[in-house]
Formats: sequence, C-alpha cells, structure tokens
Amino acid sequence: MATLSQAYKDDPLDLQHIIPLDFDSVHKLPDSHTWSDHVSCLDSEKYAYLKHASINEESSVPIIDLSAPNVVELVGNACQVWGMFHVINHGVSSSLVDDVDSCARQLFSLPTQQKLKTLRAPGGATGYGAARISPFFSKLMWHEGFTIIGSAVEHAKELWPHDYEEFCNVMDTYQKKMKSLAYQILLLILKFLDTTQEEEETISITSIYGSEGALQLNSYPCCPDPNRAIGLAPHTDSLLLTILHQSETNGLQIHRNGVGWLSVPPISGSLVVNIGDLLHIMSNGRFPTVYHRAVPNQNRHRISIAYFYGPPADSIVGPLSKLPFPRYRSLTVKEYISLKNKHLERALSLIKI
Ligand SMILES: O=C(O)CCC(=O)C(=O)O
Ligand SMILES: [Fe+2]
Repeated sequence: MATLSQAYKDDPLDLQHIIPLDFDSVHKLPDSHTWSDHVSCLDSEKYAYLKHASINEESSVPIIDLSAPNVVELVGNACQVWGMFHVINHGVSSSLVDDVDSCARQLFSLPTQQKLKTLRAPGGATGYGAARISPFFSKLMWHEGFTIIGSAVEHAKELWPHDYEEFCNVMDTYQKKMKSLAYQILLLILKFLDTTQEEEETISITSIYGSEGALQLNSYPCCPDPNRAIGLAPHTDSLLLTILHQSETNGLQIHRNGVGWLSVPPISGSLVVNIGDLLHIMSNGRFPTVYHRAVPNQNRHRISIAYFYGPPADSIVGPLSKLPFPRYRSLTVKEYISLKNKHLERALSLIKI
C-alpha cells in the first residue's frame, strides 16, 4: 500500500531548497531572501478558479461553533464562500494545544547544528527543512519547518537523545486528536454536499482506517525587514483539509479576488480549517481551494502547527458522482501529489476535463 511519504520519493529536492537559513546568524535580510514586493508573487489569471468565491456579505473568515444545531449549513456555506473558517468548541483541549506549541518552540530554539541532524532527505517527507514549495520560487522563505508523519521517535532521538519521549507523546496525542476532528468536519462537509450513501460509506471507511495525515510545525523567526520577506509563499494545500493552530502572532493571509491579501488573525481557543485541493476536486469546484501565505514579523517569533488530512495515497479521488458535469478527472492521491510536486498550482488545471 502506497503511503504519503512514498509520494515524495520520485521528486527529490536539491539541498539548497531543503536547508533553511541559519536565522540566528543573520541580522540583515540577505539578498537570497529579499522578495521585491509581497503582492508581485500573485498571478491572478492563474487563480481564476477562485473567482466564484466573491466577497460581499461578510468581510472576515467566519467563526463556527461546532456544537451549533445548524453546523452542517454553517460549515457548508463557509466552505463555499471562503474555503476557510475558524472552529470553536472543537473538543481539543487548550492545554494540549499549548503543549504542542511549546514543544515546537523548544525544537526550533535548538542550535542549528542540532536541528540539521534531522534534515529532511532529498526525497523524504519528514524532518527538519525549508518549505516543500521552495523550488518554485527564485527567492527563499523566512521559514523553517519540521514535518511529522506518524511517529516522530527517530528524529526526536536525534534531537534529545535522553529526553525525547515527551515530544513524541505530545505529537502523537495531537495527531490523533487532529485526525478525529478532521474526520468529524469531513462528515459535516459530506452531508452538505450531495454524497451518495455508498460514497459516504467508502469515504468514511477509508478515512477511519486508512487515512493519513501529516503534522507540519512551522517557525517564522523575527525578521529584520518583514515587508520585503515572505514567511511561506502563496500556495494552496494539497490534501482534503488542513487544521491550523497559530500562536498569538498575526501572519496568515488569504487571497480574495477583488480584495487582495486579507489577514486571518489568530483567535484564542480557535483552530483554522481550510479546504485543500482534493476537496476542491471532490466538490467539483464548488469549494474553492484556499490560496494563502504567511508573512513574517519583526519582533515576534511566530509558530504555527498545520495538520494536513487526506485519504490514503492509493485511494482514488474525483468529483462526487451526484455532482453534474465533472470538471476534473479522477486520480489517485499519490498521482495528484506527484503532479503538485512538479507543477505546483498548475496541477489542478492539468486534470481539468
Ligand atoms: O503559518 C501559517 O499560518 C500557514 C501555514 C501553512 O500554510 C502551511 O503549513 O501549509
Ligand atoms: Fe498552507
């Protein structure tokens, strides 16, 4: 059975796109990390598929109480209009979120040489490294990340040879919580979309038994010239949906047609959910996949924790059968990830019917 990690093996990266800058040693924005202008990295023509997500009645990302009686409608509408929403009453304790946040901070505050012991392999998916989308941009990002798929024990032993258990336990517990929350949200979405009983069962079974998620710890160190740097360049997430925790510092932005970049400030106790490419495909384009980026901050070291939720790498994804006039062909998750690794946002247009 193919796994998410295997989906990355065929497209190895160069080390210059894996090794992050040694942020402790620089006090001035290097040319390699100077983006002339934040907005210039958007080619709006290419993202025309987002255009039905017009902004009028609301001006900020909705906040949804998962215990609301009309939660299906609230989630469905938010997916259609925004492709993104905050969730509250999500059942993940604030102490667990705080623990994940502080473990991530501990990791990123280790000396660079220590972090590099867990450097992601060129064709690998897990470990310490720069953003996977780095090769698509001529400038580098003000960001370092650490990816976990399943157990973090091997890497954690490198980082803390005698004291790795707490990190592993926290990450395991958080991944389990994220997986069940993502599944709960997926079921709400499937209820909203016109899903056949059979499809709902198949998706539910694969989601429970076979689904794979990845946990991405993101670190955006204090940046000497934040207006000319990018934390994470504009992108869409590839899988079904992403659940994001952001520390108290602003940084996440989404692109809205006719509006431009809109900040999505953290709300204490909430998690941000966004639609990824696979759910955009499954909804036959009804839900926009969210084009977003992160910007760095001058005085605050920002941490965010993203959980990417997707079906098993072998499973086939395509527009749900009750949705008329499929706009995308069906393909395996592994095939889609491979297209995305090669073509980034153009991957979606390559599978258009
Ligand atoms: O740091 C953030 O707010 C965004 C992170 C993100 O987009 C990602 O990890 O894919
Ligand atoms: Fe993202």
